[in-house]
Amino acid sequence: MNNAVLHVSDVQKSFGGLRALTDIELQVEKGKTHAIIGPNGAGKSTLLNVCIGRLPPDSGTVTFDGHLITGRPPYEINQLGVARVFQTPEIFPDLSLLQNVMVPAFAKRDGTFRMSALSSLEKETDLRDEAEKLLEDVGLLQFYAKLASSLSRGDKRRLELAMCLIQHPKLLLLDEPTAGMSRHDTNRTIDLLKQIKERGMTKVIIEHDMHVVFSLADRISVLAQGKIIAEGTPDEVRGSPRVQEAYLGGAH
Ligand SMILES: Nc1ncnc2c1ncn2[C@@H]1O[C@H](COP(=O)(O)OP(=O)(O)OP(=O)(O)O)[C@@H](O)[C@H]1O
Repeated sequence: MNNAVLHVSDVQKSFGGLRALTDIELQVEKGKTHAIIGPNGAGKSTLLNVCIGRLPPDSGTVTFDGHLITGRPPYEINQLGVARVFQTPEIFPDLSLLQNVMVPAFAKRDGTFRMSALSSLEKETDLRDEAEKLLEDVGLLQFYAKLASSLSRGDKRRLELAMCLIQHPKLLLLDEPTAGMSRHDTNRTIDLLKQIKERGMTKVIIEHDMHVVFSLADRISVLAQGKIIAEGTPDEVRGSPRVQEAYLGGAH
C-alpha cells in the first residue's frame, strides 16, 4: 500500500511466556479509518501501545509518516502528529473542561506546559475560541467551567477526544472511544468522527461495538490470540467464515 501513513512490520511482543503479538503486519492508509477488532485479550491495546511508544516491541518496526518510530518515547511520537484517546481517559481532573482542552494545544505549541502558566491560558483567545468550538462539537460546551472530575466516564472520553483534536494530529488512535456512553452519545460520537474523516485525518480505532465499527471503518483488521487472522473491507470481514468462527462465535 503506497499511501500508508502507519506501517507496522513483523512486530512481536511477549509478556513473560505469553505471546501477546505475533508477526503483526498492519498498513493504515492516509485519510482512512482502520478498525482493529478482536475478542478480549486478543492484543489490540498492546498493538496500540507499541504504535505510540508506550511499549517497546521485542522485534519488528513501526513507521509513521516516513519516520521510524520504534523505540522513540511517546512525547516524540506525539510531536510527530500522533494522538490517542485512551481506554481510561487521561484528563486533568482538577482543571475545568475548557482548561483541559487548551493545555494540550498550548503544550504542543510551546513544547512544554507548566501549571504556573495556567492563568495565562485565559489570554490565549484564539486557542480559547477553538477549545470552545471543540467542546461544542463533543457536546460539552455547557459544562465548560466545571471541573473535569465531575464528568461521567462517557463524558470524560468525549473531553479527551476534544483534547486530542485541538492538537490537529495527523493520526488519531482511539481505544474504545464510545465505551461507557449511552446509545445517543455513541451516535453523536460516530457523527463527530465521520466529520473528522471528512477533514482528512487518519484514524485507527479499537472497538467492541460493531455498530460503531461498521459505521466508521474503511478497513478492518481482526486480531485473535495475538495474530491478525483477517484484513479487508467491512463487507469482506463480515463475510469471512474464519472471522465468524474465531471472533463472532459462528452463529452471528
Ligand atoms: N503489561 C502486561 N503484562 C502482562 N501481560 C499483559 C500486559 N498487557 C497485556 N497483557 C496480556 O496480553 C494479552 C493481550 O492484552 P491486550 O490488553 O492487548 O488485549 P485486548 O485485545 O486489548 O483486550 P481487551 O479487548 O480486553 O481490552 C492479554 O492476555 C493480557 O492479559
